[in-house]
Amino acid sequence: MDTIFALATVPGRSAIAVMRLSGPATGTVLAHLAGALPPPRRASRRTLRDTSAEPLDDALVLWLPGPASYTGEDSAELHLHGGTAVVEGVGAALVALGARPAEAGEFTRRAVLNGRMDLTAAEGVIDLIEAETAAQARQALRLAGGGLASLVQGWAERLTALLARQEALIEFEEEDLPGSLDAAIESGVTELAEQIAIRLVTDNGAERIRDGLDIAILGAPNAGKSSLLNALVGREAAIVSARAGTTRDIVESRLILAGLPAVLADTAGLREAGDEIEAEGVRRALHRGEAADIVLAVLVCEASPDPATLALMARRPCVVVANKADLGGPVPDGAIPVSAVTGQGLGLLRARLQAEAALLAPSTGAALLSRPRHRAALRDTLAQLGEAQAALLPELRADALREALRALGRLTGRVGAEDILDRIFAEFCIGK
Ligand SMILES: Nc1nc2c(c(=O)[nH]1)N(C=O)[C@@H](CNc1ccc(C(=O)N[C@@H](CCC(=O)O)C(=O)O)cc1)CN2
Ligand SMILES: Nc1nc2c(ncn2[C@@H]2O[C@H](COP(=O)(O)OP(=O)(O)OP(=O)(O)O)[C@@H](O)[C@H]2O)c(=O)[nH]1
Ligand SMILES: [Mg+2]
Repeated sequence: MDTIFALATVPGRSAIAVMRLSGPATGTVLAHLAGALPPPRRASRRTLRDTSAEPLDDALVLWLPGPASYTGEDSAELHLHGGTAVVEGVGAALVALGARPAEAGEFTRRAVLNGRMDLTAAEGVIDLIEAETAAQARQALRLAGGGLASLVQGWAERLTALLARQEALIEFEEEDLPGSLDAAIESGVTELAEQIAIRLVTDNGAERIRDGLDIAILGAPNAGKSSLLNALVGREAAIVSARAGTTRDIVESRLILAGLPAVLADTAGLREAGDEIEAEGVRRALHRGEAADIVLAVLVCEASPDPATLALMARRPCVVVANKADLGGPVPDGAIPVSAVTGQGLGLLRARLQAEAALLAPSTGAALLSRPRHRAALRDTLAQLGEAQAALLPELRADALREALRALGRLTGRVGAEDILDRIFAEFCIGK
């Protein structure tokens, strides 16, 4: 196993730069660099020197011997003075001492390999680093802390026990095993399937919290869609003009709604287009609308909605505004009167969008299934539990239970065949 190092902080001009090391040679590398090994798990100030004893930095050094470290291997941290020259000098010395630069994610990959965390916790670590809102960070921290890992671990243990009973039933059919065994497996499988299914339903907003919401602004040309985008995000993101058909490309801008990140997409006005460029813009607008989590339909106070917007409003979750309220005129039923020019009604619109977002991504405080992979693995597990329930032969039922366990194992990257055998003999004390 190589000994790896990487800058753990952003490169460039900074107060401090943290260099991280991990792998079997960490102790010897650190002893060379710092003169001797400092006491473990304690911040020590040391002069770092290169292989010709030339001083590189006056640093704070942490020696973190495994297996308690983040990676589970001998590790160290060097808190250096920031800046490229010091960092590059220390990097060169580390290479000279036999370490190599780490690949992206390699520390966490090692943590998974060494059983310090499971795959879902590693995903949580990545999500935590990428989180842009408080809700995202909370969800990621729960995942990184093993929230899903321990849930799945519990399910896997129950499943392993059920499989162990099933295996024993097959192997010792001739012997006297309690007649209730089969019924116990049946009810156990049903209960487990119910709990997994419930989790799939209740965690229904986690992916949206992680990925953010897609909101598409749609409406007739000149309705003021681009003006509204600019007003909502507080900058001139899209071109506004009095001419109908100004916007052709989709203009995206980020917005945070009640802790949820959202992308607001301004689109071309919907109409029978004058030229092929505009026609392509309209096609893209409709496509974006069909895929959006929320459609922000922009009508104009005195005008009635165009048919394309009406059709989309019927299909997608929708917030309808009647723009140019400053000009007066009747407001269509159910629409919020707003003015992109005076700012009238924008607070109300924001509140409506937040309410809609909260509906789509309820932050229940316990959502963990934040990736399609999580859902897919649990759906596979459920399908196999269904097979087990339907199986007429004990062998087929055991096969299905084993497949269900594999699906959970794929989720965490953990469960192996060894576990199952251990459980069989531990639970039944058969003796040979
Ligand atoms: N400086 C620093 N800050 C950091 C990290 C880090 O690695 N270094 N982390 C990394 O992502 C996060 C915290 N996660 C951590 C995970 C494990 C250990 C750890 O195992 N430390 C000691 C054991 C401490 C103990 O006595 O319990 C060790 O390595 O021996 C430390 C931090 C965020 N902040
Ligand atoms: N009085 C008034 N004028 C507005 C309002 N919102 C937009 N306008 C004007 O309406 C015209 C069209 O605005 P845009 O934002 O470009 O309209 P759009 O819907 O993006 O138009 P296309 O991109 O062509 O589809 C511009 O002259 C704006 O200044 C409003 O609330 N009140
Ligand atoms: Mg526009």
